[in-house]
Amino acid sequence: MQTIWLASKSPRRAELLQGMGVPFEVLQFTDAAGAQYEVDESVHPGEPPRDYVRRVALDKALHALSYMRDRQLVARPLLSADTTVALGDRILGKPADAAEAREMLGALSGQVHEVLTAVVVIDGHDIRQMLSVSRVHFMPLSVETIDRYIASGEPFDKAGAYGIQGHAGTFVADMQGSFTGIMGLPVHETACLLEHCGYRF
Ligand SMILES: Cc1cn([C@H]2C[C@H](O)[C@@H](COP(=O)(O)OP(=O)(O)OP(=O)(O)O)O2)c(=O)[nH]c1=O
Repeated sequence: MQTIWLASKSPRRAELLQGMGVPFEVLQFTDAAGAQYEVDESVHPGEPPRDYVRRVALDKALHALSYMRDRQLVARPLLSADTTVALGDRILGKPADAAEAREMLGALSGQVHEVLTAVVVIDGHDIRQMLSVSRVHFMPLSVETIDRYIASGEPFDKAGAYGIQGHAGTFVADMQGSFTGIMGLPVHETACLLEHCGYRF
């Protein structure tokens, strides 16, 4: 199998791709190169969550592609993704600090939300995208539970201030959709996209 570029610094995405048996190399286009390759992750006024997550995933892929070409790196299929939590029309990204994490977890407490992960694969001139949508129902969370969870440090690099694969799995009363999508890389959709590049699963 041909090695692909994984345009993501997320350790969960690398882990999930490894589990699929896809050989990959991480393309660190954001840290290394400065403003030229920076992705606009701000939410545009009135932008619906599904449009937002698709735009950001595509932007990551296009910036990574420019980086790959500018640095004359070996041309390979390239994969990027973006995950966001949507509570109604409200988009919850990564919390900047404990106060924001507390506010987000308080808003998710006892409610149903959606976790959206868009995946993009670019192979030569071919650009394909899929969107994974999951519904997650949180049990009501007490202030003490939220504070203990924040003190664990787990919320900080994660959309919606939680990781279903960690302690926050205990908050999930019910869920429909893709567990791996919630973690950041829906493996079924990813396999469908990579099959167009000749991979077989
Ligand atoms: C909801 C949820 C999110 N997450 C993570 C997945 C993503 O890594 C992160 C959302 O941030 P993203 O902006 O999608 O990704 P990232 O910044 O970590 O990595 P990159 O842009 O380089 O690809 O939240 C979990 O790990 N578990 C969960 O249950």
